[in-house]
Amino acid sequence: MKRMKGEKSSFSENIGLIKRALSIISQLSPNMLNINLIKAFIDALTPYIAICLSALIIDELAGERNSDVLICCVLIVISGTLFFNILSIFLQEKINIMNVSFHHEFKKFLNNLKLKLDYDKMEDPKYNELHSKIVGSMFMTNGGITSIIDLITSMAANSISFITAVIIIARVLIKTSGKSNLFSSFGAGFLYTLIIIGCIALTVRNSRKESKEEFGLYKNCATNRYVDYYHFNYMEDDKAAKDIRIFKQRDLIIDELWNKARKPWMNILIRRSGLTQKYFGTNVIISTFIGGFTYVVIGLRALKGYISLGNVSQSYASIVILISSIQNLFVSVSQIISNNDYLKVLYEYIDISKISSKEGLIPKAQKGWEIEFHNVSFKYPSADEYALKNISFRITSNSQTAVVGVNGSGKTTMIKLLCGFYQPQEGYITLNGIRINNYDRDAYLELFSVVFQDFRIFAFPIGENVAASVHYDENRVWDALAKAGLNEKTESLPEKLNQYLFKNIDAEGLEISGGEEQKLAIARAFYKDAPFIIFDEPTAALDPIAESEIYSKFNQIVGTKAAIFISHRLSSCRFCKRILVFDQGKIIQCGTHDELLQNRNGKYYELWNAQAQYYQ
Ligand SMILES: Nc1ncnc2c1ncn2[C@@H]1O[C@H](COP(=O)(O)OP(=O)(O)OP(=O)(O)O)[C@@H](O)[C@H]1O
Repeated sequence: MKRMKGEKSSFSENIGLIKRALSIISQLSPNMLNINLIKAFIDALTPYIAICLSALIIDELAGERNSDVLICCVLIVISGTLFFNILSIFLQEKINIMNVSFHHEFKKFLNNLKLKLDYDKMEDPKYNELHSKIVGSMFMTNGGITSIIDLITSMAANSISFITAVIIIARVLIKTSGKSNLFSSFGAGFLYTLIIIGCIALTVRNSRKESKEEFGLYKNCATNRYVDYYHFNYMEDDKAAKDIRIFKQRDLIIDELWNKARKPWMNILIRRSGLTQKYFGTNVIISTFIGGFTYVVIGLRALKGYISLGNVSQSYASIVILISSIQNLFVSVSQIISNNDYLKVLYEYIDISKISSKEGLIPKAQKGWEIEFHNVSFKYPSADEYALKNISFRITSNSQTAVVGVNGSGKTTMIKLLCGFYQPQEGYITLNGIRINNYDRDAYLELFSVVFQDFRIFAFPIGENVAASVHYDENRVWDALAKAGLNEKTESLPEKLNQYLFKNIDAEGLEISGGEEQKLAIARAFYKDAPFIIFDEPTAALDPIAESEIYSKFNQIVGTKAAIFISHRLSSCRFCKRILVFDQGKIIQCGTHDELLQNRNGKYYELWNAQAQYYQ
């Protein structure tokens, strides 16, 4: 039966959650847990060199005072402690480097998951919030995958301390068996144990309360963090800088965002810090009380002669370590269980990505390619109105289709469905007669070269931008640049294909114009050389000469591919053998330019004349 949200997990479920986290950690940083455990082992045992030998030293001083034995003991204490402390520092340095690299790998892991997500899920605020919560847990709280190593290490260290303390105490008891010793009075020992158990229970209860309250804060922080991240990115975006200046948005952003994003976020940090102070403060008082109380108990028993002088410090240290290790062990177990709440958020995100990365058939050409829309209707998840209504059409290899229509008529939405980014609510789409859902998603996407309106050019070298790879075929890149009309400009640059763009990465990076960016995006589409080439407003930023150059050789460039052009410049569509006219999510007309113009009451005629009148 499915467990309801908020219900407690069983022991085996908790173990399963932890095991899954460990497998992710070992995948991202194979030696991280081992090195942490070795360090924990060393740190836990090092104090016992002094504890064990100090008893010998004091007893020797109080007894025979053999200088050889004393020197030998002191040397062992100093050299042993020094050696293990140096080893511990060395391992800590390694751990620090591993932590940085782990953070990097984990972010990469999250980014990969995000890239695997279905496109529609990427737009959904719920999944952005999940992502934000996971990243938030790395920086804001003590929870999540990054805490699990610390918690396991702490459990291991405390277990070692516990076992060692028990051995030492047992040794003292065996040595003093038959005589009076630390625990000879049953009543006092029992009372002491009860008080200590009470203190431990109080610490564990505090830790549970702190974890619970912190998780409550964390759950609320994600939304604030999301807003915060979004807006501060906007503030840092070079492209936004122009708008901010022209429209005097600075005050608006600072005032509004300070109140809506930054302030709640700061409040959460302050409340979290308050939580730490409250619970940490109480636990420090409890630990101090345990230490003082134990000292008094041991001191009184030493005064009565129940334990030797040498055993006072050894007994005290062992008992305090025993108590603190039991206390920390319980706290770690409680924290590791609380930490599972954070892990569940991470696993929810991973599982969504797993569902998203769909495997299936590999598309195969059958004398070419054919995609068909069968009565497709589609509504965006957040919308009330249908963006596409009962659309049917077919695109085949060796065909050029233009798509025209007023803003918001559904042209880009149709392309997004064609690429499989969204699923239609009604109807279906087929590739070579098979529904596109049955194909392997990545292999299906390989079929498309699309230049979207909101394409992105990276601050990387020109060659890498075109090939979308660090390794590329230079001849093919030059060929793609020539088709897009950007080869001469690239030739004139000293670094040519290695020329970095923009100044984000390389201070000598080249700033290019909007039209040149568009040419680069077009070159990228040509380089991919996919069987379907789709241009959504491909030449909006191009000058008339560049545009006419591209169109004049278009037939030759696209060859036998299936080409789709979305354009508001109807003159650019004339060369297409078929034009689809979209209006309010429907295809209302279909034909050649000449055919469509003959219908004087048609939308195409209206759109054509609206543009043509300015050229007459
Ligand atoms: N991600 C989205 N979520 C919700 N609604 C959307 C989304 N994208 C587009 N829409 C809506 O769907 C409708 C069709 O949009 P679409 O982008 O397909 O139009 P278009 O014909 O390409 O417009 P344009 O010519 O301006 O590019 C519009 O009403 C738009 O507001």
